[in-house]
Parts: sequence; C-alpha cells; structure tokens
Amino acid sequence: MFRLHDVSYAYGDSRTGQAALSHVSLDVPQGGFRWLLGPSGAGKSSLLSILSLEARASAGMVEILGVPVMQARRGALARLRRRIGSVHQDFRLLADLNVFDNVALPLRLQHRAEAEISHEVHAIMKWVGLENRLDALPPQLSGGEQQRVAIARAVIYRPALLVADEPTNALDERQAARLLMMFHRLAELGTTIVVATHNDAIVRKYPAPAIELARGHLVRDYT
Ligand SMILES: Nc1ncnc2c1ncn2[C@@H]1O[C@H](COP(=O)(O)OP(=O)(O)OP(=O)(O)O)[C@@H](O)[C@H]1O
Repeated sequence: MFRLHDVSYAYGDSRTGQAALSHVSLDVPQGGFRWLLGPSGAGKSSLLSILSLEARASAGMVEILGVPVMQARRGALARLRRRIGSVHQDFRLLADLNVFDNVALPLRLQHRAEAEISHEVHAIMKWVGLENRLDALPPQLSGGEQQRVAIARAVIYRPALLVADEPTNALDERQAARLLMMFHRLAELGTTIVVATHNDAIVRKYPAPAIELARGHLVRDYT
C-alpha cells in the first residue's frame, strides 16, 4: 500500500524549481493494480521516483508500506527500499554483468543461498522467455530483451510494491500480454503495482483503476 497526502515535488530548488507534482493525494491498498496515465511531462516518472524512494517529495506526506517516508531514518529507508521493485524506462541493467548476474542481484543482496538463487533465476527467465540468454551481456540483447531482463530483476524477489515506467514499450503484443498476466498474478499475491504507460490499447485491453496526471496535478483518480 501507499498513501500520499498533498505531495508536491520540484526539480532543483523546492521553491524556485520546476514543479513536477502539485498537491497530489492518493491512497492505494495492498495488492492494488493502478495504471498511471497522462501526457508526456505530466509527472508520471516523478511520481514513480517518489514511490521507489529515488526522489524525496518537496512537501506533503508520503507513507509507503506503512513507513512514514518523510520522517524515516536512513536505516528504515534502506530496509523499505529492498521491498520495492522498479522498472525504469532506460532499464538500468549493469552492462558488465551477464543476464544471470543482473537478475540474481536482488537475491544476492538478501544473502540467499546460491542454489536457491539459481533456481529462482532460471524460473523467472523461463517465464520471460529468455532462459537461453543467461550468459549474454545486456548490450548484446535487443531493447525488448533488455526490458524483459529488467522486469525479471524487479519482480524476482516478489516486492511488496512494484513501480514500472512504460514496461511494455519495447515488447510485442504477445510479450506485453504475458507481462500483464504476471503483474495481475503478483497483485493477487499481494504486491501493489503502479504502471505508467502511454499505450492506450493495452489500457483498454486490461482495464484497471487509473490515476491520471496533467501538468503535475491529479486530474482523475479511480482508486
Ligand atoms: N531532471 C529534471 N530536471 C528538471 N526538470 C525535470 C527533470 N525531469 C523531469 N522534469 C520536468 O518535470 C515535469 C514532469 O516530468 P516527468 O518526467 O515526471 O513526466 P512524465 O509524465 O513521466 O513524462 P514522459 O511520459 O515523457 O516520461 C516535466 O515538466 C519535466 O520537464
């Protein structure tokens, strides 16, 4: 779950900087799936950065998975971060680690046993259809393949909150459908999921409550 109350965010100086979010309030329960919609520049990525703790709100109240983020200490934020998975528009894979090691990374940070890591990585890579590319380096993969590796890395430890920025933009229709199936399954298992997209066709095909932003303001909240 997460709750935002009257959240604003500005790049640079909080008083004089460019306002990316203005007075946004939201309340999404555990296991909720939400589309995040709005034109380019509306503030979608900014909202996702606040939810993934990459950015700190300039004002307002942010509560994620029960943790009051604005008051939390560094240790609590670090623990919270490990419960959040994110898929970025630019994938952010480590170019000098092969696919297996990129996807294994979150489990290694949790000090899981290597046998368990190997089992989990093989299972998720089979799911995303890349079990034959475990030795490849990210630059040797297509955009869609890199996107699937980034998704696998974000979901492998079943995060309590998953935020994904345009996770289908490099995928074909069949892969996008598979991905949405996986996201819905994760939500059923209790993961709260927010997916930013410009893809109207996919939103029509997979109806779910939507949060819509325009120029940093919440213009629609079907939550
Ligand atoms: N690093 C930055 N520095 C300054 N302003 C920024 C920065 N990143 C984004 N902005 C501004 O913040 C506002 C919101 O941008 P944001 O990237 O959150 O929108 P978006 O809805 O995700 O857009 P897109 O769909 O194109 O990814 C825009 O006016 C943008 O120009």
